Amino acid sequence: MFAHRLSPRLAKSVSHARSTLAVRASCSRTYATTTNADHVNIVEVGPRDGLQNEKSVIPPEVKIELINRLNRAGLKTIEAGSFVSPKWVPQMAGTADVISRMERLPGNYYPVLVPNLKGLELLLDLLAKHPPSAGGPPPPTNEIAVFTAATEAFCKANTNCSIVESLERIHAVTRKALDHGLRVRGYVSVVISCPYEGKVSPQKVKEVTRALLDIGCYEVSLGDTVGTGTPATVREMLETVMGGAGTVPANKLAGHYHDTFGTAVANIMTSLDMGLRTFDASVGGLGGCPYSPGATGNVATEDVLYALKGSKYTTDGDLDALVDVGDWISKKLQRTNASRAGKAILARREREHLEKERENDGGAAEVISAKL
Ligand SMILES: CC(C)(COP(=O)([O-])OP(=O)([O-])OC[C@H]1O[C@@H](n2cnc3c(N)ncnc32)[C@H](O)[C@@H]1OP(=O)([O-])[O-])[C@@H](O)C(=O)NCCC(=O)NCCSC(=O)C[C@@](C)(O)CC(=O)[O-]
Repeated sequence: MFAHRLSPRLAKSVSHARSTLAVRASCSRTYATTTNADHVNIVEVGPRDGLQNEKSVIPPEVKIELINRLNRAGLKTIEAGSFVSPKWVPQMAGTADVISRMERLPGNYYPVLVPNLKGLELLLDLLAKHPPSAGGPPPPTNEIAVFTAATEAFCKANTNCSIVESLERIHAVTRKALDHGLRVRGYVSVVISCPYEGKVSPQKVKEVTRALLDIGCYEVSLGDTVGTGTPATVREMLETVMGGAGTVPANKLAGHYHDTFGTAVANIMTSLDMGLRTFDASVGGLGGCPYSPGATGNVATEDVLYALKGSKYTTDGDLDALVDVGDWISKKLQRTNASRAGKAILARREREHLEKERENDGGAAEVISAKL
């Protein structure tokens, strides 16, 4: 357990949280998770993780259109933005506007990142302006995501505090969010390697994950922020997190794998073998991390869906529709589409289109020569 290493005050409050929040914390996905053991839940993080690192200011209309298109492509959970300090991540400054105006489908989840009580208070003020009404649209969000890291250096770079301090903040935020009926998801960054500290101890990942669950997160997403993970290192990390004393069950974990070295899909396959059924992904492979120089975006949503085609697994989302969304947002941001499956499917469509045109031209030429 992580709790015994925490300050006595936090250890006490974590243990209190565990008993008082147990019932609420056990609330599982009611929509995205089905009872089908072979259903894979996709948490689309493109509008947040994907866009937060873009240098040029992205107009709210583009962010809203992206989320609306992802909704229409059949995704059930779409991370819509962050209530973080605009001084730290300027790109996410307009999240309140975005989530107020985006299309919100009943039963879907639209998590937003919240680092501290200030962020939560801003979010609660917004929610107070959109009281639920019978027959009206769902509120701007129904879930927050809290985040910490498995190394001190990354935690400091990302949130300007130590891991224990971040857990204290998260504890306060989670208690208040649950009191307001919001679900709380947790993230642990740098679960394989850290840009500042190198190889990360799987035991440390387990301790932080356990602490987030004890505080009241319904699920913890394990971030290979740098994207150096391989099936072997991901397996080693998951075996530690899911084994021994204080074991964390697979249904409380999600994989959040960046694709810097092209191993993210392989890492997902390994995690599926080990029982995980929820993965974060980013349409068009959008993204990077402001505090992990050189890391590329998350695994592309299209690549995950393509890899699972024809397998025993079912997923949310329509592959062809997501290929269109990936193409659209890549063009809008004037960036290369980082989805291999997306690019291949677009190229195949182009070939088929050209062949059809040639057939039509050939047919027309035959008609003309027959008339002559
Ligand atoms: C945690 C802090 C705020 C500490 O930052 P700090 O500078 O220590 O905070 P502070 O309390 O001293 O406040 C500084 C200023 O920010 C304001 N402020 C303070 N909080 C907020 C807030 N919530 N919303 C709006 N404004 C805020 C605050 O009011 C003040 O404004 P001033 O008085 O100077 O005008 C900062 O470090 C921060 O915002 N960090 C977030 C960084 C971030 O968003 N990183 C990316 C997301 S995590 C990620 O991508 C990894 C993940 C999840 O995808 C998984 C993976 O791949 O690893």
